[in-house]
Amino acid sequence: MIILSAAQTRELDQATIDEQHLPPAALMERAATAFAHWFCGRLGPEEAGEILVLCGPGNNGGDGLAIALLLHQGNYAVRVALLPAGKYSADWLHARRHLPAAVPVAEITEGQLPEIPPATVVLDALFGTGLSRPLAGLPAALVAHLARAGGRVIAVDIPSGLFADAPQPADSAVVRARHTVSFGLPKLAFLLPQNADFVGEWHIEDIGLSTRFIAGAATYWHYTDARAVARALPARPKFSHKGTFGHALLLAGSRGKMGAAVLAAGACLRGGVGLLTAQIPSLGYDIFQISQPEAMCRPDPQADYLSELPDLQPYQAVGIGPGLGQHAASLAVLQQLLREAVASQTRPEPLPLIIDADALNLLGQHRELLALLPENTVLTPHPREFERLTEPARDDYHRLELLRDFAQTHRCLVVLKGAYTCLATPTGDLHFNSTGNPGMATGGSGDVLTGMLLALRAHAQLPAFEAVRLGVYAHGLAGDLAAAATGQAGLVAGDIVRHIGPALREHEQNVYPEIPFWPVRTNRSHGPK
Ligand SMILES: NC(=O)C1=CN([C@@H]2O[C@H](COP(=O)(O)OP(=O)(O)OC[C@H]3O[C@@H](n4cnc5c(N)ncnc54)[C@H](OP(=O)(O)O)[C@@H]3O)[C@@H](O)[C@H]2O)[C@@H](O)CC1
Ligand SMILES: Nc1ncnc2c1ncn2[C@@H]1O[C@H](COP(=O)(O)OP(=O)(O)O)[C@@H](O)[C@H]1O
Ligand SMILES: [K+]
Repeated sequence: MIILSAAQTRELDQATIDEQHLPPAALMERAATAFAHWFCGRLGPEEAGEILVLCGPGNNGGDGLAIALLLHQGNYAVRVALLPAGKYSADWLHARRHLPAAVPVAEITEGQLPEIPPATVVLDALFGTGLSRPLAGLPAALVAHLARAGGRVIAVDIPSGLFADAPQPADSAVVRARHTVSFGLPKLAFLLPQNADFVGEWHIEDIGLSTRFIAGAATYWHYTDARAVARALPARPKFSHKGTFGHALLLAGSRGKMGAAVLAAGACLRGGVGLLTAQIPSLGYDIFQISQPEAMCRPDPQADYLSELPDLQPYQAVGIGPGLGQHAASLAVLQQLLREAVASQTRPEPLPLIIDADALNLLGQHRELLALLPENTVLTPHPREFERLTEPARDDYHRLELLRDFAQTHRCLVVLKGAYTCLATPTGDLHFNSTGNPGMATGGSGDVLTGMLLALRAHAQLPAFEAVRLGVYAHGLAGDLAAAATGQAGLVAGDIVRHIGPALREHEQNVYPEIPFWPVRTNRSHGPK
């Protein structure tokens, strides 16, 4: 899926109307029908009680009026409050004409804000993607009134006052919705933590927008859903052997943080790697060998931290960072790794690297090393680690700019972790992930991701971007499967590891395409007599 700007959304609207030869207001009616379908499926007339629809002067308000009509026809008790304006959109006027007199309509004024008893269901159809400036005056007073009233707010398309694709001033008025029901494609604003209190849970309803326009639209915002990674994992050929799926090297662990190495190793094994060797501080040798018998282990000469880089020749990918610590000797290991991973006569492509956790912090302290990053190196920072590599971000939108710029400048793949983990590519694309849940906000979840990415980068048949996009998606999916089994509160990182297999299985290619074994007879006369 892609994400469009507010301006592109308007173009998409128009392209759909032109391409499908739609009569006036047809798209608005589709949007209203989709919204009503979503709403009525969740809340019956009894449970809903009296519904207040707040309508602005544009097509968002038109949606609100058309929704009011549908809910009235469905026996819901609906009343409408209109925000007065100098001009109304054509679709608004159409919907207003069709609203029966039986639906009470009041005009909002400063002195007469609508009455909103607590727990009233309020549909916010004041402003949508046509918002041209922050709310002020009467609309802002109405939003404040709504917040005080404590209604159950559901936003139509987008909470009013929120820009679809850009930040609004810190103290500007924005509706706080429990649910946002949007049309066609997700909006960038939905994916950013700073907007969580406005957007609530969001839902996308299909309204048959032009697929041709969407396919050709120029945007660098993408949303990784199940379709984007369907069949992304190549089937394992019948005569494959452990060498076929790569030999990965994990550099991880320090005193007190051996668990990070154990989790990353477990995730790498479950991620389908052929062979895994872990170089760990020698104090962790027994712990590691006992907990990960499938992996090989090279104890470092140092007991408490890593101090030595093994010969890289046998390996197809290297992961460094989980539980590493920031000892000077480990910094030297990282430096040597970056120097040796570059393409050479014996290795035409740079060695795939995954850099995480303390290895990122070391890079942040020695930014001169960024110039050594081999092309397509994968960095997996959480927001604080990312800012140590760049600069503090003013807000979530600025952080995305920094992220995009960083990935392009250093020609690497940056996985900015969070609720909608964002993968930035050297081409300047940003791919937001759709899987995962707050149960994964628990120590060690990131180490699991590093292990999975290590396995997928060691896989010879997966190009760098596809491997990382699949890894991020499947990591979230494994977290979702784990949460379904244990609940979110009880979820620990090891549960994610245990669900990697089922998560990847959903995206494995079929070994044999699904075709019948024998020709299907279409002409009965050729069949047996
Ligand atoms: N593509 C789709 O998926 C579909 C989209 N549809 C729906 O259309 C919606 C977009 O409609 P829209 O373009 O008419 O804009 P909308 O947000 O209603 O408001 C514009 C009006 O508000 C005004 N205004 C703006 N800011 C203001 C402010 N701060 N304070 C005061 N006034 C302000 C602005 O005035 P102006 O900026 O000209 O001064 C103008 O009059 C979209 O969100 C969805 O619900 C569906 O019907 C069909 C499928
Ligand atoms: N609220 C959330 N929703 C979805 N995924 C989450 C959420 N919180 C954390 N995660 C995921 O869990 C992982 C946490 O990584 P990280 O912060 O590095 O943890 P740790 O350092 O403890 O291993 C990331 O992949 C992140 O995307
Ligand atoms: K709205």
